Amino acid sequence: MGEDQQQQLETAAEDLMQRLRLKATELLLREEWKEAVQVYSQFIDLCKEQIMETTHEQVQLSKLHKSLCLALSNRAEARSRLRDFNEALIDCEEALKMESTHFKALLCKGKVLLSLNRYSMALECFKATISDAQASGNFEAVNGFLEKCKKLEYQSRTGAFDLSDWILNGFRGKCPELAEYIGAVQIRKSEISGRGLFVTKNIEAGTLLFVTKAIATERGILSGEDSSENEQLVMWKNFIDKVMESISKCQRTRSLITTFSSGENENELEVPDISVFRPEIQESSYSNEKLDMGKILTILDVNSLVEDAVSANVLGKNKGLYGVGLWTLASFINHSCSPNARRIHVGDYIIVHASRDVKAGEEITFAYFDMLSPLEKRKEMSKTWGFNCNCKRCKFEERMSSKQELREIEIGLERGIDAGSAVYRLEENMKRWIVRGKEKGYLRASIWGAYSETYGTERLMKRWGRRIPTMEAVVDSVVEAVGSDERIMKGGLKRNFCGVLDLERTMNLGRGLYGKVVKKQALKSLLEMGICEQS
Ligand SMILES: C[S@@+](CC[C@H](N)C(=O)[O-])C[C@H]1O[C@@H](n2cnc3c(N)ncnc32)[C@H](O)[C@@H]1O
Repeated sequence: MGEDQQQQLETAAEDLMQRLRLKATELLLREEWKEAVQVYSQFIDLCKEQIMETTHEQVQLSKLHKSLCLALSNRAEARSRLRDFNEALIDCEEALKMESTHFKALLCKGKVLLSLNRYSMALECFKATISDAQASGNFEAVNGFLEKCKKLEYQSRTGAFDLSDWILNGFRGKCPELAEYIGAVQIRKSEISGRGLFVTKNIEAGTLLFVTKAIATERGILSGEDSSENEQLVMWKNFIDKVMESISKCQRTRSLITTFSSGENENELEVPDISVFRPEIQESSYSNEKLDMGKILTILDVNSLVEDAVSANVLGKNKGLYGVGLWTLASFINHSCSPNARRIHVGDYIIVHASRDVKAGEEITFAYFDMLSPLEKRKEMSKTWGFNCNCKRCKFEERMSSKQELREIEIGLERGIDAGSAVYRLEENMKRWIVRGKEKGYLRASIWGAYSETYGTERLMKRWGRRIPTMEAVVDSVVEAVGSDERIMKGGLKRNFCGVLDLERTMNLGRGLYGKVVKKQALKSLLEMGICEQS
């Protein structure tokens, strides 16, 4: 090819690149991310072709390298806005290989790592950009990221969370930024079924166990009319789409989901190491296990959580808001009718804490369905969940089910007998059967409604009050057996309740309900809100 011809081709390529660059910048400014990715991709291909041409002078080459770096950083930005974090990171890495201190590439990499909750790696990126940021007038923005990153990195290392200000502020403003955190827990084979989550040291009620961000969530306001079943179906479909999108965009998510149970042959499933759930750990190889649509749907059936189910609190939500989601570590928590943990939902995060004191080596469980009900009712509910409950309490109550008197009390309550007499009869029979300790709490929890009605009704207390244990003693034994529950402490702050729980006991119950992430004053305000809602 002649020199002239060569010159013409180069000029044509330069023109095309210039047009693509302008178009891509415009799309980026207009926040049309998908289209921006497309045009930047054309630009990047062309730029790479040009670099491969050997005829360029050094000056020209270095100009092309600069353009390529910038285009890769901008494409990374657009990809990160589309939550295509993996691809965005690849772009940043490529740009940084060419220019290790490229401001835009470092900044974008930091932001992507922050979105992926890899705080310390993100912190490194922001630190590296700070001197450039000062020079380019971006100091405030970068410093903002740096401070946020430091805070989240500290939280994820120490578990030092505090939701109090937000609560005391009436949940105004955006919900607080949370970090992912894994406390003293590990995954092990469970006696209940398959694998479960276990504590590795003694912990007290309210202790934070873990905080994790949802793989996907879907929320909506249900109308509460006949159509709400349809609305839920639409939400479920949207939720499935979001999970599929997460899987397609993130190999790590895909790999983690393959560790979840689909409900079959649970006892043969592998036990994953807790470290694979730490966001900072970068897996060198991801599972290649087949994950077809059928498998994903069964995994979602078994592991998805409804936000405001029993054992859960949703803080700062609008009334009527219905939410479903999938969270990694929570998917390893088995159900128990004497649970020792509860969850709080804040934005896309799930916060799981102990609802009573737990000993090292004990399995962490929460209630999938109402555990303040008799064995037969619980059996029905567990069937609708697709399993026969295998927890300690069910095993104990199964052994007790031969006692005719117990059945008679439950049937009597269904038929509307006097709640006080049911309580009295259970208490007397427990003495005869020599039921002690936690097991007393199990049986009391089974007819908690009758206890609650008795302690809450002046007439019943006049008649039965002196013949049954005090409310404090019963509350303590039920909480020891099944953990904190809103309904157990309902009377605590209510004025018309015959026995008013003392403040210390109420606050302890509150710790089990909301965890230590809520400090005293905020806890008090939450408890008051809870009691008001229920009365
Ligand atoms: C979210 S997973 C819990 C973790 C699961 N065990 C695993 O190995 O991945 C829910 C499944 O665990 C099993 N499961 C949970 N609680 C149970 C219980 N109390 N009794 C029997 N099976 C239970 C059921 O198969 C249920 O579908």
